[in-house]
Amino acid sequence: MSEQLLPRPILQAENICVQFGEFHALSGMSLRMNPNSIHALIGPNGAGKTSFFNAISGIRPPNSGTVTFDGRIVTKMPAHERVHQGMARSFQVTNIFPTLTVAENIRLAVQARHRREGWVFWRSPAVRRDILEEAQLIMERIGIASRAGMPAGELSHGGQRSLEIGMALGGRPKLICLDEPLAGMGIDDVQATKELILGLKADTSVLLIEHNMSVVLSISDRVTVMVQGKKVAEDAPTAIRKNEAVMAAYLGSQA
Ligand SMILES: Nc1ncnc2c1ncn2[C@@H]1O[C@H](COP(=O)(O)OP(=O)(O)OP(=O)(O)O)[C@@H](O)[C@H]1O
Repeated sequence: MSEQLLPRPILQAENICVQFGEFHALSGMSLRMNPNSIHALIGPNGAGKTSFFNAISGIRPPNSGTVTFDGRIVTKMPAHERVHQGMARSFQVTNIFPTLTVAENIRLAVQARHRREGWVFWRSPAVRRDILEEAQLIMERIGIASRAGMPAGELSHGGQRSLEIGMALGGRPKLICLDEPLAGMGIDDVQATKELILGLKADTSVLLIEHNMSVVLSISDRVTVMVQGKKVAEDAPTAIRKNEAVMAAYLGSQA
C-alpha cells in the first residue's frame, strides 16, 4: 500500500532515544500505528518495551525523537495532558482503588471524563444517570457486572486487570496502552482477557506489551519486535512467525 493510502496513524513515534546516564535504553526506536488496530510490542527482557511505553505516554519523555498522537505532536506534553487527549495506559501492577466497589471504580473513571468536559456534579442529575448507565455498560462489556458490588480488591487477579481496562474505557480513549495484561493469569482469565482486548479495537486502538506469544500472534494486526532498544522487525503476525531474525533474536529462545 502506498503511503498516501494509509490511514492517518493514531500514534507515530519517530527516532525515539532514551538514556539512563550513559546507558541507551532506546536507540532510534520508531513505530507507526493504525487506528482501530491491535499493535503488539514484543522482545526479550530488557529490550526497552516499558521504556518505550513510558516515552510515548509521557511518564518519562524521550531524550530525543518525536511522538505524534492523533495528528498532534505530544513529545513534551505531560502524562495527564495526554490522558485528556485520549491516551490511556495500564501498568504491569494493577492500578485500582481496592476498597471501593467494582462499580464505584468504573463510575469514578467515567465521572473523571465528564468533569474534564465541564460537567458540574451538583447541577446535573440527568447526566449523573448517564454516568451510571455508562458504567453499567462498561461492566457488562468487561464481564464483571455480576461483581459490581464487590470491593475491587477482592476480585481475582484477572478480574482486577479487566477492571483496569474498564476504567481506561471510562475515559473513552483513542488509544489504550496495555503493559503485560495477561501476566500472572490462569487459563480461563487469559481466554476472557484475550477476547476483551480483541473487542476493544471496534472503538479504540490497542498498543500491547505481552510475553504470551500465542495470544500476541493470534490477536494482533501488527507486531513490532524490539531487541536492545531497537526495532528489528515489524510485520503481520504470520510474517513475524517466519522471520528468521526474529526467531534468532527472540522466539527461538522460547522454542
Ligand atoms: N530508571 C532506569 N534507570 C536505569 N536503567 C533503566 C531504568 N529503566 C530501565 N532501565 C534499563 O533499560 C533497559 C530496558 O528496560 P525496559 O524495562 O524498558 O525493558 P523491557 O523490554 O520492558 O523489559 P521487561 O520485558 O523485562 O519488562 C534495561 O536494561 C533496564 O535495566
